[in-house]
Amino acid sequence: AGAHMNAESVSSTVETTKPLGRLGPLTDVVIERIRVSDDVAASKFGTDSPIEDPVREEQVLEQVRKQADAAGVDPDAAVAFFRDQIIASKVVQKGLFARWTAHPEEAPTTRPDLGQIREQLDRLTTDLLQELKNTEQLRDKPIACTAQLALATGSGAALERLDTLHRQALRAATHSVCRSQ
Ligand SMILES: O=C(O)C(=O)C[C@]1(C(=O)O)C=C[C@@H](O)C=C1
Repeated sequence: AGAHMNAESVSSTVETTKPLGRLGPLTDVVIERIRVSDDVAASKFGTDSPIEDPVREEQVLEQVRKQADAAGVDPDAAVAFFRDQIIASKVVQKGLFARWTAHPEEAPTTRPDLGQIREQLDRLTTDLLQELKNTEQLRDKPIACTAQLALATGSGAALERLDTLHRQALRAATHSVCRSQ
């Protein structure tokens, strides 16, 4: 079928395709969480709320530890992975604050509700823990994991058309995916 597709159907196929390979589903949710960071930034920009909220971070990580334990995922590894997700979120938020300060015309014109966004982040926590569980065996194999991670992040960044800032966040977010990397 591929040989008979015109340029338009090729590009619409590519646009609806998910990140490739065995770490594709995990990378897909990681990118979704990175995208939600744009909304977090929009909820805080121009307010007194700081990018960094240590109390919320501890709540997120405590929830991760509990849910990981219950799901049979190594809690220390899960917490390490989520520390990276939080770092990635702050990379995006700081980058967007700088962009919106330098180019006010690019700043968001509506301010989403942080409480609702955090509920969304809590749902993504559950999805990410499920993907950590699903990929446990692969993530213990350094060579296979590293190859699959490159495939998933490379294809994911391209398919999702991530800019430099969001690619930087994706690198931070996937730093400890391969456990013995
Ligand atoms: O909930 C927030 O306020 C966020 O900015 C999100 C987030 C996270 O990634 O979970 C990131 C940075 C904050 O320090 C706390 C939590």
